[in-house]
Amino acid sequence: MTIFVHLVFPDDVIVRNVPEQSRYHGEPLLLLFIDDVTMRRKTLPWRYLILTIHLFIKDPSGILELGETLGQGSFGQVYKGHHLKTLEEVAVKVIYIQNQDHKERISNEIKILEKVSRHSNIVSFFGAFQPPDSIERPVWIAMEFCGGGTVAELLDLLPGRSLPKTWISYICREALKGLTYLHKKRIIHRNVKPLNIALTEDAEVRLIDFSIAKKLKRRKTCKELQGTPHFAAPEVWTGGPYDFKCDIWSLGITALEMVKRAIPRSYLPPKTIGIANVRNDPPELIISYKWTTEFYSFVKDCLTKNQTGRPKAKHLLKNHPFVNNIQNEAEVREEIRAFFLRNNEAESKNGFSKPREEPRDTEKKRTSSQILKPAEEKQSLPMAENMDVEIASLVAVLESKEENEFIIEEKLDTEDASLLTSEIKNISKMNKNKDEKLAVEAARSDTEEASLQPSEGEIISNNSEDLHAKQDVCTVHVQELAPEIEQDALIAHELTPENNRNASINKNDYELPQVGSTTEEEFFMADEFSPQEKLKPEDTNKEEEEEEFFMADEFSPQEKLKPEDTYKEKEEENNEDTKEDEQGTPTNTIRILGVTASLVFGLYLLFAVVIGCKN
Ligand SMILES: Nc1ncnc2c1ncn2[C@@H]1O[C@H](COP(=O)(O)OP(=O)(O)OP(=O)(O)O)[C@@H](O)[C@H]1O
Repeated sequence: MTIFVHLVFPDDVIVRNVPEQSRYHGEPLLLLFIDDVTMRRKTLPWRYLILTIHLFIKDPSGILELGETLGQGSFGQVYKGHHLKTLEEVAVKVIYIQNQDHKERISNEIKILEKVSRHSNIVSFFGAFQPPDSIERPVWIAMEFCGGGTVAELLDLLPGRSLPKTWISYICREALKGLTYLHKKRIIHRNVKPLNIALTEDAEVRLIDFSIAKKLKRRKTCKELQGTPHFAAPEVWTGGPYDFKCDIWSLGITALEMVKRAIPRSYLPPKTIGIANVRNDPPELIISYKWTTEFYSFVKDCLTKNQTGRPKAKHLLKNHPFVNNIQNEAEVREEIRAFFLRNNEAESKNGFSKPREEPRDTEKKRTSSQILKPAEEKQSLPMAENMDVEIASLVAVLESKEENEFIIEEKLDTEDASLLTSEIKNISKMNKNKDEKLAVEAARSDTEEASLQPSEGEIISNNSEDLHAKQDVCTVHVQELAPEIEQDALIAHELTPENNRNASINKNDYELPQVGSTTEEEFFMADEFSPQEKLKPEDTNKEEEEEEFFMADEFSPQEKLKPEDTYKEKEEENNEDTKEDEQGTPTNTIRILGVTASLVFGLYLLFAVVIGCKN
């Protein structure tokens, strides 16, 4: 651990271009730099530094003030806040630790954020406060505030339409940059989805939420069932081994959601989606439009079922035309920025932006009803008095863009349908039984049991083997029943896209299909990595060197050493060591003899001179 102590006077920390009221005023500060995490971005202003230092050494409640809720996580809430002294806006995740496992998960999140957050496509981390009695008091994680909200929120702001193609390719490309960096550092995000891709007010894209991210050791893979059901890759469902490529699958689903405005196969309940994704063809979009060729191939590549054939983030970034050749990036960013600006103005005019929970609730209802009754929803748009004219006009402009005028259909194949039907039957039976239970109580238990028996042609088990065996008797006419199924499923599960977005995989809830699973050994066999991609021992050494390089960078960007330099330096040091080793004791002995001889000779001369003078 490196500790520097600096005495900083207020004038030192005033940054140019910062409004007067945001400037730091006050007494000199004794700053304590501990493992200088603030140096992660070269452009990082001093005020961030002060904020970070504060967070590291004090209880944040007197340093940061929390405001509106930005979002709800599984174990805590994310608030918009500001640093009391600098007025810097921040996002603060406040989490109450539930148990030891949870504590480790949070520590893992902080550790990973610390390590990767200086990349421009990953949310900046300012610091965390972990009280010693963390069961009683919450952990605070302070991050950069992403004022544009998440991609999920962006979709909700554009009712009835997909995002423009240029926006999608820009967002995908930026997310891929973040993923490439993470993967290079051997970290899997494991929860890529629209809710975890955020935008700053300046339309910069940031990956957020590293709560289930995992750092893989060299040549190690993952087996844990982790993620959001509808976004999890087939290899995650089969219990692995899986690696970084599961993030690419999730990005493919995210890209589809950006076009469809609904999660692919969202009609399938989380319990069933795993089976569907493992057994069926990957979800796809049946659309016919000119720009879709590139998009279609991008999604197809991301959603390659076999992880072996699925491209890595860096390869997509480099080679795929959907993301590697964005011509008018400045324009795209300007469009998004302008959209945020108009939206903020509209929000402040209508006064419905704060607190945020309420509109999000409305959005939730709106989104689910959109799926249930698209026709009615269309009539009720645009959101009556709440919808600002300006947003409405922008939406109109976007809608009128030719490239957005395509028809979207969801393909519901027979197997999906059979899974869904069986699931719905299960649920409705369970619901029926529950009602009966309430009404007639225990005396009716026999009847209930009887009603659970399958009638002819019905499938009641969601066990994958059973389903497979019995799917022939399923008499669902896919196209006819699809909307009905969807509606039933939504009602039965209260399954809204919002729920699917927020859901997380709980291992105990699922029967895992073991179809197509690979052994760890097989995973590393030739197929997994194409010959050029195979991890050579030198590569892994290089990766470790790079990691050392990044660590060094975290301490001081000015003293940045290139990996080759580090390597050279190490080599030189080694060479010197070896030389000494080779020469060993004889060299030292000769040196000592030489010094002794010179001393004796010197003394002799001195003696001779003194004697000479006397005589
Ligand atoms: N830096 C940020 N800026 C703005 N909003 C944010 C930021 N971080 C999080 N949010 C909002 O808070 C929500 C929840 O955050 P996050 O996903 O990090 O919490 P979580 O507890 O890890 O959630 P999960 O249940 O997915 O594990 C996000 O979806 C987003 O709406």
